[in-house]
Amino acid sequence: MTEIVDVLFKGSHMPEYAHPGDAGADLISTERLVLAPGQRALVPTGLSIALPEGFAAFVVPRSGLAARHGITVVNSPGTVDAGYRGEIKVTLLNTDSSEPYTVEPGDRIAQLIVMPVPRVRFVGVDELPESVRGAGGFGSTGYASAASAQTGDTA
Ligand SMILES: O=c1ccn([C@H]2C[C@H](O)[C@@H](COP(=O)(O)OP(=O)(O)OP(=O)(O)O)O2)c(=O)[nH]1
Ligand SMILES: [Mg+2]
Repeated sequence: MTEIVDVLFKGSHMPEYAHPGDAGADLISTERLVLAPGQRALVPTGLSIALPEGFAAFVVPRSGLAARHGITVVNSPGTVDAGYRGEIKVTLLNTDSSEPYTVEPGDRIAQLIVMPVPRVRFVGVDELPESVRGAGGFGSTGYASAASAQTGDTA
């Protein structure tokens, strides 16, 4: 699918895709702040958007910050509703147990993924249709290899 969707934005910094084909456009911080180990903060991005109806945007962590510094987004994926016109903010969390992390104005702190979201109608029923998975979840297939999952061996 190559259709381009226009997303109107307000703010001094346009969210940018680092490469063609990237899913996430980087969000920047407009503030300087220091996150102590284990501390979280609601970080302003200076960005407001108007998504078309039928779309949502999701605020997700950057893998480099996560892997190198333990910086993540508390409510990942943060959900930006199509009707939201306020400033997009990022709930950054420093998961590192010893190192503080400093965010400078202009730093790319998270990324925004715009996705189509279908409008659904919830239809109440007495019985749901059967499926192969059924009610199995929460590790019902085991944690190790697929082969050991079949034997029920989760060691
Ligand atoms: O990471 C996020 C998540 C949300 N929002 C904004 C856009 C979204 O449309 C609005 C509300 O988000 P959500 O529905 O997740 O929060 P809530 O706690 O349910 O608040 P509300 O009662 O306003 O819906 O806050 C952000 O800026 N960043
Ligand atoms: Mg809500």
